[in-house]
Amino acid sequence: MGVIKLASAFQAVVRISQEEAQVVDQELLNEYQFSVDQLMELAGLSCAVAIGKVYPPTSMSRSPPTVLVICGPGNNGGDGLVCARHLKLFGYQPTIYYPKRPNKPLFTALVTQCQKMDIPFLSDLPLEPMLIDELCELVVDAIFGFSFKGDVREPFQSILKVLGGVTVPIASIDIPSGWDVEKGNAEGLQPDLLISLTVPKKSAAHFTGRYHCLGGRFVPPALEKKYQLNLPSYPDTECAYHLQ
Ligand SMILES: NC(=O)C1=CN([C@@H]2O[C@H](COP(=O)(O)OP(=O)(O)OC[C@H]3O[C@@H](n4cnc5c(N)ncnc54)[C@H](O)[C@@H]3O)[C@@H](O)[C@H]2O)[C@@H](O)CC1
Ligand SMILES: [K+]
Repeated sequence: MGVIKLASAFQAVVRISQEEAQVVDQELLNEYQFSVDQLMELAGLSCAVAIGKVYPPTSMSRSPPTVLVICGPGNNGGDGLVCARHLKLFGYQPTIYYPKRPNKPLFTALVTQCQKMDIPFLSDLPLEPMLIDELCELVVDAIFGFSFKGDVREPFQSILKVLGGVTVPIASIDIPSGWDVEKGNAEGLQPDLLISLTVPKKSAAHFTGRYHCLGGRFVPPALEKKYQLNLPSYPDTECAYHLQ
């Protein structure tokens, strides 16, 4: 596999393409021998930490603060499940909506862990944005990540339509769901917080929300150097870096 030359390598923040994100991911798994579970745990933890920094429980109106985590059918959804579990440990009250669950041990285990921590799973999503505003103070969008392609298929098209009308802030994990990984989507979801994982993707250039964090502090220095990722220096032991 050749080294990818990143066009933006000399900018302060490197943003990578969909293909580059998949290459880095595969290299972490194959060459560096990380397991998906390991990376997902660190990614999901960093999302919960970023949320804790941006929306600390003391700044929310309810105690405990209510968070709706919507999980998609791939690993982005898995990050959402891990994030929900850590949010619960951080003093939030998460509820999960997980309409399309892969039948794989990794995901069934993550669901069991959440259930055993008394995190409820919704069987249906309210169809009125107003009802979601009443249900929670924050929505975590863990529907699609860097493998999303093409037009959104059901049931996620309807879900994203409802989310388009909510007024509570949305925190998107890795990519705002429904956005083209590189070009974004001007008519799509406009999250308040974007938590880019590993390295921001090209679409992050179109993010107009208030907060942009970087999570997934697991990139070995040799891998960072090989792809000239130019990652920011996370302070101390932090696992979420405030980019903006
Ligand atoms: N190495 C990394 O960078 C890591 C990535 N992780 C997460 O993994 C994500 C990527 O995960 P995956 O590759 O599983 O992919 P995604 O979670 O982005 O989505 C893939 C799923 O979405 C479905 N899908 C794709 N396009 C669709 C469309 N138009 N309509 C409806 N469904 C569609 C696919 O059928 C598949 O089930 C990242 O964004 C990140 O959140 C972390 O879990 C761990 C570390
Ligand atoms: K997402």
